[in-house]
Amino acid sequence: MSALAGRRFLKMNGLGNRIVVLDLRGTAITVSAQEARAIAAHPRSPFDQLMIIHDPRGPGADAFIRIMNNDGSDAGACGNGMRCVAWALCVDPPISGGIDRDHLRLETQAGMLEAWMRDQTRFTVDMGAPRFDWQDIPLRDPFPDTRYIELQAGPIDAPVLHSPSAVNMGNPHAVFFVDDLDAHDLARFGPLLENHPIFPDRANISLAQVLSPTRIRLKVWERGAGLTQACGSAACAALVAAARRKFTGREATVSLPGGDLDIVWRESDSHVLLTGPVEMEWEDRFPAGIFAGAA
Ligand SMILES: N[C@H](CCC[C@H](N)C(=O)O)C(=O)O
Repeated sequence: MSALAGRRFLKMNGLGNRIVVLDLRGTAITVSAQEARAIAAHPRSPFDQLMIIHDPRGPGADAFIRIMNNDGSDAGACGNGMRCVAWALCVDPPISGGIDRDHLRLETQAGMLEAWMRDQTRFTVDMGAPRFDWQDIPLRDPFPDTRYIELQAGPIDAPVLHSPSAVNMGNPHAVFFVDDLDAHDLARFGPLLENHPIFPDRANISLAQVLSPTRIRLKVWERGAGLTQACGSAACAALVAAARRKFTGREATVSLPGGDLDIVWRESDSHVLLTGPVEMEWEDRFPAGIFAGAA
């Protein structure tokens, strides 16, 4: 019997990016890849990312947050999921303990993040500083300037889909800049590029159309989750990549299929701040049956 059977979870979303929040503080329970896939497959708990709240591992943190994709893989960053975790820790009585919070320090495998409540459904997450060295993305081959890496989407799209920018936001991103977002079938070449050998850890694949110096349209094929309605870390990567190519300034609204995120790439410390909404949909408990057969 899985230790997760009967555990309470929250079904949330960040601009339609499907999130399940699970509080495992005070326990030694860990979630296996198979259990994560079983949760994602169940109609009451479908997710793009599972956000697991664990006891803090170091001083000064409110919690350690583990991020899992619905293929069972771990991720180092999830902007939409972090906003949902912040809502749970600030607002959801069983998780917040009824303490009214508006500022959190959250550890992830990629480092310490901070989050602030703007209002009951809107949060800001400091996603930390982007990294650009080819070894930090990571890339298999050395590229001195990761604003342009030699990669094309495939024989059909090659004439316009090539030379993306690579950015690490705690997780790996490749951002292709295009003139017309709707002219490309991301569902077709997204999985090919996600798993391209140039990305030893795979990558999140984005198409970005710059509408103005302060507005970007974005579609994302997420590593370990596929096409999603929104991807917070990709929105951060797209703004940073656009600013590095001088397409935009250091602040923009990023419009995803699920809605808009406000992104600021702060000059003082190079941190990227992501602000957007969260939605709490329902809570439930995991039925024991969904873990039958999951290790
Ligand atoms: N699929 C991503 C993690 C979730 C990113 C996205 N949902 C976000 O809001 O940042 C990865 O494996 O790096």
